[in-house]
Amino acid sequence: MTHLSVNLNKIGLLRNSRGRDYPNVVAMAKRTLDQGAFGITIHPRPDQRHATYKDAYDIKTLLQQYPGRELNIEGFPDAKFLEVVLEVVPDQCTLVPDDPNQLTSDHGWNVARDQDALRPVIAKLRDKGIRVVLFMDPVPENMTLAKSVGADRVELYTEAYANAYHTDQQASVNEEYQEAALAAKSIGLEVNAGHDLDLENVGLLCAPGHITEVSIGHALTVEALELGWDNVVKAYLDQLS
Ligand SMILES: CC(=O)[C@@H](O)[C@H](O)COP(=O)(O)O
Ligand SMILES: NCC(=O)COP(=O)(O)O
Repeated sequence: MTHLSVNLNKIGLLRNSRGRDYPNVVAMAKRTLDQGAFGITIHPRPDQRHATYKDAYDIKTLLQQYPGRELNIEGFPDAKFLEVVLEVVPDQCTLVPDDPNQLTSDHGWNVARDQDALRPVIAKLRDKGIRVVLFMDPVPENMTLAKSVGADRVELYTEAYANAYHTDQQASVNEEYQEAALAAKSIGLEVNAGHDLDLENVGLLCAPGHITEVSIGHALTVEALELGWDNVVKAYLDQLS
């Protein structure tokens, strides 16, 4: 079974759009956990356009009521991000090589180029007991480098998988992701996955059983507009069971 971590960035975006605490991110996190989700993910970007650094502290406090469930904080390891993560101490931190001005995450790490910067950051996070994940393109040959800089897991960047899903490349692209996952697992890395996953495409990716956790936010939020939040969370859990 693959764990579901629900990304609440878009709840934060809706909240920030009116300058009031409505919808309340913590209340939505509670609702999500009460439906059985394994965890909550947020990606506080430097401009805090959606998830804020305060959300990280608040959700960590909430999770104390949910033993066994997890907080995953995603982001680029700049000084403020690391300060917050090292104070909040989430269960997991997913490092993402995003520029502050990017619309969204759109590539994995170039570990060969960035290894000297990544290694001490990963060590500092792991010293606090935080599981460290590197956001990676699905390239089997790059998994050894992720391991070499100290990562516990990789998160496969799944936009290419999602884009191929309704095309005749679906099977071949899925095979590439499964091969990347197996390459990671073969050297002791667990495998997460995320970005543009949705209720339709998540099942095929996770069916072989190589994916430990998916983090899903954008599509889940859109699907909830039609189906309702509780129903969508339960529908993902059904897909992943
Ligand atoms: C790393 C990744 O693919 C997503 O977790 C990311 O959080 C999406 O960010 P936005 O919600 O800002 O598009
Ligand atoms: N790491 C992926 C994530 O947290 C959510 O990505 P998306 O579902 O919003 O594309």
